[in-house]
Amino acid sequence: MEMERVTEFPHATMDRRPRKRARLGWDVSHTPKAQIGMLCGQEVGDVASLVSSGKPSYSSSSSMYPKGVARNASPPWREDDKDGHYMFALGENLTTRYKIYSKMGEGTFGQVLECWDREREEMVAIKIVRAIKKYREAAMIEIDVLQQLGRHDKSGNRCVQIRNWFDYRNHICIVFEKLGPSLYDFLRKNGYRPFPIDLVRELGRQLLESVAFMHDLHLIHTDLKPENILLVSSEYIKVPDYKDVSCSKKLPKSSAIKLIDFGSTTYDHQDHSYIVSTRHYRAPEVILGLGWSYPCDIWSVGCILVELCSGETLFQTHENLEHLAMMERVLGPLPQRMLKRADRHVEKYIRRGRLNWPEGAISRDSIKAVLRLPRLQNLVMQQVDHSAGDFIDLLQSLLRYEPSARLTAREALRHPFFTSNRHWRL
Ligand SMILES: Nc1ncnc2c1ncn2[C@@H]1O[C@H](COP(=O)(O)OP(=O)(O)OP(=O)(O)O)[C@@H](O)[C@H]1O
Repeated sequence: MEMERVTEFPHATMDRRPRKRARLGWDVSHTPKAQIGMLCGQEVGDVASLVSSGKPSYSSSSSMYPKGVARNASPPWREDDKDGHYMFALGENLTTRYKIYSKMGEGTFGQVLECWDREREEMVAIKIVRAIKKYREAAMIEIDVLQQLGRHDKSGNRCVQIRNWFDYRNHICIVFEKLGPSLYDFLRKNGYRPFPIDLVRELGRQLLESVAFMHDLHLIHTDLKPENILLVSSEYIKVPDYKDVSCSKKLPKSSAIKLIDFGSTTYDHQDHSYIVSTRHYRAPEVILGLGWSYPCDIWSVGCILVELCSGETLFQTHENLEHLAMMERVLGPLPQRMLKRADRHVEKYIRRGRLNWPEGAISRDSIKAVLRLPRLQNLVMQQVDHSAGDFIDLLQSLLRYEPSARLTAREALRHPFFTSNRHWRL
């Protein structure tokens, strides 16, 4: 098989589809309770101080630096943009230690910049959090979670590693090891071509290992999605695409992945009534307002695995009733027991103990979109030539409606889909 070896995943070739699908719930319905008090003084590396007063905590005047070290000076102070994002230019410094190379990503919380760390002499990814109180507070919770994960993740291969954090011009900055593209970016730049099932198995195994690791620590991620799973390496190879002989497709050279974005991670003893997860990966108990816990992560894993094997988002929707109707189309009817207990905000979606569908649909297009979806078995069979039986069984167990009936991450890792002898090899 002829393979073209390429070293870096091209950041430049962006298409016009959204690069990142925003977690909708965060701005709208819930602000995590800040726990800044417990974090003060817990520093990683050479951290300065945490200032929660809202005042800039880092002096940046270039006149501070003696002659000869001006190249390390910070740029003049600028206003943030209207959303509280830090304004920067490529090639500038971020503190005297880091030099900004490129912008790697953007999310609800802030921007992620690729920077050169002069002290450790390596590239790092720095998340510069928006200078808005609730995001600063959430960032401090993320730092706490990252530090806890780092203490327990001895091999360092489950979750992204935090290297440092500091407060710069009223922006909390979190320094991470630099990783490669997200699984979403990889799929997108590969024309949404599905991954081979043996690679899906390997990615799924690592994903469940990371989730089991978090759950063992009593942490629930709550925002698992392909955007938040990063390949460790940017390297990929090109192989012929047997479905379309005129084209080639990309495959990651290494299947190693890590979880990122612990900005919505919660402890299992916290209040779990608010809306969590990015829409497409949101579990039915979250939509129905029944309260949620570890199983909401497992539901997201089920949706992610389907997406990796088909190349397409399973529940491509922006609306609750349509979302629930899509679930019924793919997975069968929702249990009456769950519908009966639904929160009063979702009562309008339910009539005489069943989903008010298609009567409650907002448009014909919506009804058509639901009808276009295949049953789970058919969806998998269209994509997978071998292992389909085991894969379908695994997915059905991850996507059980009743949260208590869903497999745990550890149970899923013992499923025959993972214990069979097939391995991913390029
Ligand atoms: N360590 C890293 N190495 C490389 N790229 C990264 C790293 N961390 C984050 N990124 C990139 O930056 C993007 C945004 O990061 P992240 O998801 O942590 O931000 P966020 O503001 O919390 O996002 P969200 O809107 O999902 O809450 C990621 O999707 C990824 O593309």
